Amino acid sequence: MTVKVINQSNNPLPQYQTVHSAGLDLMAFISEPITLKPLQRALIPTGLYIELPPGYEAQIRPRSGLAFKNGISIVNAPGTIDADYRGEIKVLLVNLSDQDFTIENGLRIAQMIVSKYERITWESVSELTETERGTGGYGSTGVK
Ligand SMILES: O=c1ccn([C@H]2C[C@H](O)[C@@H](COP(=O)(O)OP(=O)(O)OP(=O)(O)O)O2)c(=O)[nH]1
Ligand SMILES: [Mg+2]
Repeated sequence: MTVKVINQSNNPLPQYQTVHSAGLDLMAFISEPITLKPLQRALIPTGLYIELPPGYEAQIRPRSGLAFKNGISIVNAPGTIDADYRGEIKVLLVNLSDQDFTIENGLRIAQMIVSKYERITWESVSELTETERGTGGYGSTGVK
């Protein structure tokens, strides 16, 4: 599937890093480095504008390497890019470590996964079909 994209950044288009990678790595598009103090968050621009076909969304997810090594995550993970959104893709990073973290232009800050979604219509009813699970949840099946 091809997706229309406008790249207003000075970085290359996001790429899949291996043949079967699900995510395209998104790069920060910033004129000056941004330093996140512990627990600080910032909306980081990418310079990218996309046009997803109806029925598709894009999810903005953290990168595990940045998360493990530097405590960098995404506040609203996974972020949702709607098919009708025409604005710039931005990434809401947060520094969950106890040390400053500096983001430079071109740093791969997140990954974007394009997925199909369903839209529903409601059927209002007074009872739901019975199941073995019923209302059990939150550990109802035990730990081991
Ligand atoms: O990480 C994100 C999340 C969202 N968006 C853009 C694309 C998305 O289509 C739009 C709205 O996102 P969302 O629905 O999550 O935010 P909202 O707070 O509900 O805003 P709105 O009232 O505009 O829907 O913002 C991003 O660029 N990055
Ligand atoms: Mg919304």
